[in-house]
Amino acid sequence: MTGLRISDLTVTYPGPRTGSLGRRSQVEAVRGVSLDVASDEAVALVGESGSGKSTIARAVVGLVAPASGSVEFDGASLLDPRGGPRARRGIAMIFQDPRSSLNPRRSVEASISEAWQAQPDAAPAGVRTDPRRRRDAVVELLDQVGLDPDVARKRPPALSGGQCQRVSIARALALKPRLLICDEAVSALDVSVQAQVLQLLVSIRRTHGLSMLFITHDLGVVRQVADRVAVMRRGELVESAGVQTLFTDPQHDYTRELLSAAVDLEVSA
Ligand SMILES: Nc1ncnc2c1ncn2[C@@H]1O[C@H](COP(=O)(O)OP(=O)(O)OP(=O)(O)O)[C@@H](O)[C@H]1O
Repeated sequence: MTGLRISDLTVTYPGPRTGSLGRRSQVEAVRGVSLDVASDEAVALVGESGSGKSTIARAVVGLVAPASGSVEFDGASLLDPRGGPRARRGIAMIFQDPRSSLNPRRSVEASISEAWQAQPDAAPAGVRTDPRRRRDAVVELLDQVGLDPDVARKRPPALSGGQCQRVSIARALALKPRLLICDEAVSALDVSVQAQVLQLLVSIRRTHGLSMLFITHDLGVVRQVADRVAVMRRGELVESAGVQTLFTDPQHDYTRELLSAAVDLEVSA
């Protein structure tokens, strides 16, 4: 299939030492999860804190090695030590805190263009050798995320949180991904800025024909961006359905709890 296919994924972390021998226990952060994100599809992964959402993303981008299961992208295994890194080139990820994912001492231009040093396949012609072409290509990406050309010269401390997240999105786009993973990509931003950045992601998805995996605890985000929702609880996937179906006819008790907690929050806000 084209797109992302996660099958029966289990990921464990070393836990605290236990017993008189001080053996390390294992924390099963993700247990037997299967999830597809078809090409062009936007899937939201929701669930309470600690339910394993970010661990799934980390396994997809190779930041943690699963204990078992398989992860394929466009039919190629991402877990294969030889082919995996190459197959993963079609995937980019944006994190929660844009400031900590950008180097504060490097200009925006340097941060974006280093993506092309790491992945020459994604580099537009000439950008690695011709400074003017590099600047033009960076400015073009900044334009796509709604930032002015003069941002290229600035460093992250001179930018707002929303601008930094736009830079992170531009840097992700520089890699010409087919799948963008957004791990709580707006939750660290002010509410008004959250809406603008979400809107940007929705429009980028449309213009670039990307598939997206949105990790979020915010069901409001889900409504805005996703076609389908997968609900995680304590490391397991408990329900997966189209957005409309999930909101109107949730099947699992835990999904109903999540939805009613979100309604309570809206009412008390
Ligand atoms: N590096 C690690 N070492 C040990 N345990 C970890 C590590 N990272 C995560 N965990 C544990 O794995 C489980 C799943 O964590 P994970 O971050 O994937 O959940 P999450 O749903 O993304 O939560 P949050 O929304 O708070 O980020 C949690 O019990 C967490 O404490």
